[in-house]
Amino acid sequence: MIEGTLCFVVDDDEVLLIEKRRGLGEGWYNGPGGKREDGETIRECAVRETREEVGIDVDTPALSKAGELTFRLDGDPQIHCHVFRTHRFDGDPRPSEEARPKWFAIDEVPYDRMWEDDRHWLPGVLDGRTVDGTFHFEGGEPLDEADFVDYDIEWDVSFDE
Ligand SMILES: COc1nc(N)nc2c1ncn2[C@H]1C[C@H](O)[C@@H](COP(=O)(O)OP(=O)(O)OP(=O)(O)O)O1
Repeated sequence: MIEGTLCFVVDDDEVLLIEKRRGLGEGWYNGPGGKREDGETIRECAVRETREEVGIDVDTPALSKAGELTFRLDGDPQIHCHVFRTHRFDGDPRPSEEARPKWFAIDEVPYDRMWEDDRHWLPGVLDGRTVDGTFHFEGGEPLDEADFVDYDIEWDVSFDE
């Protein structure tokens, strides 16, 4: 299965999101992140994707593992996503070909412009909790045109990395 990351950078009461400019989830907000490349750890993937997409450096040891999410399409696992949260970063976010960054107040996250699964797990993650979830989509590829149908979530889990 493909492995990927999402990295939520929190500064006081705001979170940095990206508006995806191409590919999976184009036009929707998400955290910076993407697919793991051969030879890199999942943390290295989170750091690289955040730097590539919004031009800031997150501190690897300060990344807090906040979740593992499995997205399934028509019963088949598509992507296993490792979610990180951090308060420590260097630089000012800037747009890239892939992403347009924007800070949102944590109580104004635009869930109506995000993947439908996000409203079920992101509020808890932004509240400091950990989550292990599986999210079921149906309707064939591409994933971002399929229907979100169901989910299972376990909260306050611990992860062996
Ligand atoms: C299905 O529901 C999803 N919800 C959320 N919140 N995020 C998702 C969902 N499905 C995929 N994602 C995220 C998590 C992954 O890390 C990224 C993958 O994005 P992408 O395919 O664009 O990965 P990149 O490596 O950045 O893409 P390129 O190959 O274009 O560089 O999507």
